[in-house]
Amino acid sequence: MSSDFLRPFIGYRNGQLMVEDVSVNDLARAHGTPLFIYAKAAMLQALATYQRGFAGRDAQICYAMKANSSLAILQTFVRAGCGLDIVSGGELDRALAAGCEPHKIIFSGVGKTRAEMRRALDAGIGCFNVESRAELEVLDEVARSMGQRAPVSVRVNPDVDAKTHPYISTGLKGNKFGIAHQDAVETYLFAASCKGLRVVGIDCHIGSQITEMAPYLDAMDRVLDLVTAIEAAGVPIQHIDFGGGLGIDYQGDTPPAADTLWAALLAKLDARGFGQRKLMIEPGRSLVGNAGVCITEVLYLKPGEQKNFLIVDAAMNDLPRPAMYQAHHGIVPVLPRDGATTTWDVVGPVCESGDWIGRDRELNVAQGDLLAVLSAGAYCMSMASNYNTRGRAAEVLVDGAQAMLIRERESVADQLRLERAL
Ligand SMILES: Cc1ncc(COP(=O)(O)O)c(C=O)c1O
Ligand SMILES: N[C@@H](CCCC[NH3+])C(=O)O
Repeated sequence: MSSDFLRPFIGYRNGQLMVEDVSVNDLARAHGTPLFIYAKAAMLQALATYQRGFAGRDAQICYAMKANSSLAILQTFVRAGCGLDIVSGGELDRALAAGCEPHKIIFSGVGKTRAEMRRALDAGIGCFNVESRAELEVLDEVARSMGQRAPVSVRVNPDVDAKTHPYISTGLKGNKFGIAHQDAVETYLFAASCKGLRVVGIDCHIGSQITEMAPYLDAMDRVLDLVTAIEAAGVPIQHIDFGGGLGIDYQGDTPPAADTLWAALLAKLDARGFGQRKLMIEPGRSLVGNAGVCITEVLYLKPGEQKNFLIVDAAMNDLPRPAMYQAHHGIVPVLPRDGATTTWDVVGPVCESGDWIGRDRELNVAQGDLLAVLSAGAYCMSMASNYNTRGRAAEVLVDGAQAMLIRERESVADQLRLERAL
């Protein structure tokens, strides 16, 4: 039996695309398209690379659930020992529904509401990553009104260039995230003076889809400088949360492996005397991105003078990354055909010129064929919308030879349920 891997646990065997030991063609015929399929083993392997990197250290991996917040995906990581990084009250409820222990939940984001703070304090979450002085003031007030002290980290903005797409770069001065480097000590002194707050850590996240080590190493230096300064000012810092951001291979990208990256970062921590400090990280994409594919059916071939279009049944509402960031996702046939290829733009049925999934792709396909959009595990389903009253896709989790439907296809009735006709 020959196998040809495109991504870990996703590849061709005997002329057809398989996710682990399950035929993609069979799943698409059983559940319809568009269909997201995830390889559980690929997620656990990605997690194991981090776990290996932290062996023997006091470290907590909090999966950034914004990358893919489907319940079964969360359960997979929670059962493997992860905490969760959340950014809304909705994500808090999902995290709890997935069985995450509250103390392993950290709450990030620039715009937490009072109601969300109350709910998170009630649940007993591990840490609030606070992003502004105004937010510290409100959290202090909310916690005091509940007779509590909220555990806080301040997210600092190290002003390093993560060298990624401007929309997903977060650690520069011009970004809305975090507190400016030069304001950090003063902000910590303020937090430490608040009766409703308990300073527990420091937090930093410089961006997403980072494929180089240098920005991380620079950011670590900047954060450690701050820890030194904040502690010299009299505020102890128990943990360092270094965020997420590690990239994946979309199109021949070569990010460092998580354990290689952390070997370098831990060497820096050790060299600077912070090796014993508790660590937290918030990886999202690197845990799920390459564990998922989106299967779509070719509806029509539309050859043209300037462009040939392949119109498929998945669209920007299912796979928003190309439209939003000109992102590249690999596109491969589920049952490859022999013969010559043609250059196609793969586009969806939505009424927008921006509704494209891949441009200038070499494919040999016919109407009714199935295509797999690769690297679709992160920031696809979790960013899906109902534009054009399209129901969100179904999702299947594969574990070895077993496949489980983890989300039913959304119906129009589901969409209309909250609306009131005149
Ligand atoms: C605060 C925070 N933590 C973690 C993440 C996860 O990032 P990634 O999916 O790139 O690992 C993000 C998203 O960029 C974020 O904003
Ligand atoms: N949604 C982005 C990543 C955003 C990261 C969230 N802080 C993407 O698809 O690449």
